[in-house]
Amino acid sequence: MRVVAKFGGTSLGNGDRVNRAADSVANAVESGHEVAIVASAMGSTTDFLLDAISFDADEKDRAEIVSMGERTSVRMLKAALAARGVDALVVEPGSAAWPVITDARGEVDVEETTRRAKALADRLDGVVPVITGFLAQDHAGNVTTLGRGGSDTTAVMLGNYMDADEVVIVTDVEGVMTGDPAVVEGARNVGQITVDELRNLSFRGAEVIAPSALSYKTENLGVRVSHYQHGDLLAGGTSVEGQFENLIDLREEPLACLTIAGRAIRNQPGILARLSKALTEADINIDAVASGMDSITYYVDQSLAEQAETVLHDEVVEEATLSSVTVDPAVAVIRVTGGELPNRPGVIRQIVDPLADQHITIHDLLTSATSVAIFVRWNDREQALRIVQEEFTE
Ligand SMILES: Nc1ncnc2c1ncn2[C@@H]1O[C@H](COP(=O)(O)OP(=O)(O)O)[C@@H](O)[C@H]1O
Ligand SMILES: N[C@@H](CC(=O)OP(=O)(O)O)C(=O)O
Repeated sequence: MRVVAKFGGTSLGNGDRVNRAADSVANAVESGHEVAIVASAMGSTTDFLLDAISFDADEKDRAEIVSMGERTSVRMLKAALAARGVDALVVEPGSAAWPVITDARGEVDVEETTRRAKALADRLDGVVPVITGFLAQDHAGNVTTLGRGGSDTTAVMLGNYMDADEVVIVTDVEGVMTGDPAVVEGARNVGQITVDELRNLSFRGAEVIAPSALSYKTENLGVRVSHYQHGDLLAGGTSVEGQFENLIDLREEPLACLTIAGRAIRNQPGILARLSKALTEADINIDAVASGMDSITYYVDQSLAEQAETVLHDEVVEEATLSSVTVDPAVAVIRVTGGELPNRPGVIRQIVDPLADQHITIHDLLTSATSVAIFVRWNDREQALRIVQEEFTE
């Protein structure tokens, strides 16, 4: 089996942990597996280095300084492996075998990185490359980075480009847990989780895998999160299932938009819960909801519009804060899901500008952790879909 093992800062936090990491790699090599290591900076070294830059430093100098964290880790691991008789090779920016190249925009040059990663994969027989995570190199040879938490991206990306069977993210928790074990008591390992579920979690703060890493997950590439104390690289933890997909989806049936107006609704606890409960009890599914200071808007299937209006009207009559409900029928929704969309600067403009150029009115626009939902008039849906597809299909 071909495995990319990523050791996070937590799993390399001290000498004892470096020894454990080296033991687990040595065991896997001993069992006949091909292993490539991706290493983060030990413990909180990256934070320490960044905090110490208390002066004006340009991007180039900052990247050089911060790279020392990962450059130290790979040397530690390489030496610890050598002590166990494992032939290891430090791979860092500047090395002949260095794989991760960024382009002029600072994004991964997929073609060049794939080519180099495949060349590195060809050398795995008998030697363990110990690769600095998080770091990259531009075409001029300067050190660049993939952004905070970027070692996960290095690992899953290289796992993908090196045709690995599995990427193991070694960290200080048993896997992806039901909640952050550092905060909640009784958190337990979820065992399995889909890429979609995990990307919703990771975009909203669960640090266990950086969200940008997940876009490199394919169906055939196993990704597992495991505790450094486990010892066995090839078992345990949480497995991440499925593959990452960018989806552009037009809802097949029209929606109705129900708006409830009132006074300072946002400052009134329980109104949203009350209205949503009334719809739920009437078995009306809520497709989307948007709330503002003086209004709440529900999108429901158009076939249920009259029923929903009656239900909401009953609540309006009973609740003094609310004044009226109105229905706007024949709304279409197009959802763009995937990657770091809502976090990408300019993404809303990329949607709004071409629609405005074609005089398509945007009824509403809702963003969530990983998707953007665009509501337009039902009659505009085909044209709007074509425009959005053109924008987001490479
Ligand atoms: N749902 C969750 N499951 C597991 N860990 C979580 C979750 N949410 C947050 N975490 C936190 O993520 C941390 C691991 O991420 P991180 O500190 O980035 O590790 P590493 O240095 O190994 O990359 C854990 O120590 C844990 O506190
Ligand atoms: N050392 C880098 C990259 C990284 O991914 O770290 P970790 O795997 O410890 O989250 C950082 O702190 O951002």
